[in-house]
Amino acid sequence: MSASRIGLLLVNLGTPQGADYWSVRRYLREFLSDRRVVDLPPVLWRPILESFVLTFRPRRSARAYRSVWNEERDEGPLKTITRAQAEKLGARFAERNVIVDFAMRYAGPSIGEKIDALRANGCERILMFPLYPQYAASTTASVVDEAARALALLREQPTLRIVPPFYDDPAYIEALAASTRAQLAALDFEPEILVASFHGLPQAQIDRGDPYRRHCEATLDALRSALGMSPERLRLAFQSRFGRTQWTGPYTANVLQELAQSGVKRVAVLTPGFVSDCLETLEEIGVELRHSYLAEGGENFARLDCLNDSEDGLRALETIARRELSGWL
Ligand SMILES: C=CC1=C(C)c2cc3[nH]c(cc4nc(cc5[nH]c(cc1n2)c(C)c5CCC(=O)O)C(CCC(=O)O)=C4C)c(C)c3C=C
Ligand SMILES: [Fe+2]
Ligand SMILES: [Fe+2]
Repeated sequence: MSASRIGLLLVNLGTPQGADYWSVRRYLREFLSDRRVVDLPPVLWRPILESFVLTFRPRRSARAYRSVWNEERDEGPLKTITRAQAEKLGARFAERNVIVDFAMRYAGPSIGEKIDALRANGCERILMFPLYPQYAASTTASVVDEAARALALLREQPTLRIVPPFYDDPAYIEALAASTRAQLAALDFEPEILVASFHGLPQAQIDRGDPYRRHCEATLDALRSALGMSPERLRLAFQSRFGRTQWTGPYTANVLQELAQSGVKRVAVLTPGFVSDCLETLEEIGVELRHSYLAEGGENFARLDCLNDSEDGLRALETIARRELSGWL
């Protein structure tokens, strides 16, 4: 249609620049100062964040990051995987006028700098692709807010489109089902129960109308149908609770504990709320929860990978992106 270029910008959460105390602290300060994430009045939250959270949390998180850090590239796995997804997605566009890149909401590379770079490369249109299948104000809306802040600085703005949540998109569900089937077939044991563990959200945000939980349930319903599994066999759970308030449940740690205590010996955990493996999947599930489940009497524990830069995953991302590019290519 137009001779100008099109930018396709994958956006993920972001990860600290280093796995040391100060890098993690800087990252957590930026992340947890986002009012989309912690929506308490700043007069209440600031003092707690500065005095309590940023004193103790970075030490614990830095230790967790070190256990999964990509030493070769000196970066978090989320960044390595998101970059690989952008590179492989770029290779799938034979159209020479499409440029694929990635940005991170926190700790960089920032959405603003990537929008500037795409414009400098001649992109008058940008399709932004938040890599969150389920919408949450704390993730999806925060990405959109940040893009709007970047555009607010420009006289000549690019035209912006945003990929909608894809929690029940057949392309996403088919990829998840294929990837789950293949990974289960490769295990040396057969899990009695599978747990689908999504990142949690404070219950108060859901009560105020965030559709996140509904989206997670829809993903899981569709995945159960695709795999022919019952709600008993493929369970819903939420991980990564943060702080002392009530988060939406059941908590993954409790579900696994109850399974172990009721004599279930073999489980697999999948994470269909993440498109790219990260601290929460690799460390919290792959290290912490594996350890507790085995300590509580479980015998076999498998963590299934996210779609990452797999063929199944890239096909889904391409299908979803191409649909949103219609009329632009
Ligand atoms: C997948 C969707 C995510 C939602 C929804 C989400 C909400 C949310 N998260 C926190 C607090 C933390 N999350 C942290 C890490 C983290 N969170 C997501 C995704 C979602 N978060 C990802 C992909 C990651 C991993 C980042 C990485 O570097 O690999 C962390 C930092 C790590 C730690 O200290 O545990 C915090 C803190 C809140 C409060 C929230 C909703 C209100
Ligand atoms: Fe999070
Ligand atoms: Fe966590």
